[in-house]
Amino acid sequence: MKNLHIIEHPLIKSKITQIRRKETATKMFKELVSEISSLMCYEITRDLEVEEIEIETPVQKTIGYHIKGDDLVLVPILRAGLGMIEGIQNLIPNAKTGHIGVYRDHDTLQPVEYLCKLPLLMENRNVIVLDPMLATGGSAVKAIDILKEHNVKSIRLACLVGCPEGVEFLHKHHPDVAIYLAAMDEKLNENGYIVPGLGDAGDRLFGTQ
Ligand SMILES: O=P(O)(O)OC[C@H]1O[C@H](OP(=O)(O)OP(=O)(O)O)[C@H](O)[C@@H]1O
Ligand SMILES: O=c1cc[nH]c(=O)[nH]1
Ligand SMILES: [Mg+2]
Repeated sequence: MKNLHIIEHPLIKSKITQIRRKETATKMFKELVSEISSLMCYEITRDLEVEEIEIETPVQKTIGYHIKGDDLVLVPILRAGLGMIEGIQNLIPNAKTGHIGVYRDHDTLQPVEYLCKLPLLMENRNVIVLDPMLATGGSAVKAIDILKEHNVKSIRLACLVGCPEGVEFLHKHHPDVAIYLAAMDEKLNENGYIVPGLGDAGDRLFGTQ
């Protein structure tokens, strides 16, 4: 499917398996989410622009490369997206961070926005939206709607676990947004949870259940 990247790697597969396990507790869950995000970052940033710079090695001058990381804005969808920030920021320390708070209403499954705090200048930025779960896709579509109002240059969406329903909904509303997943699961259940999934990512990250 166009604009869908399922990142296949043995390290990602085994770490996703560990976060799926119901006995994986908060500390380990958090560390694994961060590690998977770092591994995904390699693929998500594959076509990032670099600038040539002249440097000097101990031997001679040469041309090196510099990531224009300050063009990049990471936007975690609160709460659970926060778990993906550290792993990516460790690799791109000069990326900026904006926050969008959206929760999914338990009964209607509709996204509810409660916070939006973005860097002052968003125009022409390349944005990576972070959220471990792409379920109905409602939360991601809402966050991307908000970002598009700011005339950003490009948007990528990185999620750990997705499902066909969420991918389809996202593609329908934002066909220009590339989706990166570490795993594509089977479906949504009657409560809107991804099957087999990993449960409620926010609760598992923050120990709130
Ligand atoms: O694709 P959707 O059907 O919109 O579901 C996915 C959303 O649900 C979860 O957030 P939740 O509403 O549980 O908020 P939380 O992160 O604060 O726990 C998850 O982190 C996504 O943001
Ligand atoms: O399976 C799901 C679906 C939505 N949100 C989650 O955290 N998990
Ligand atoms: Mg939650």
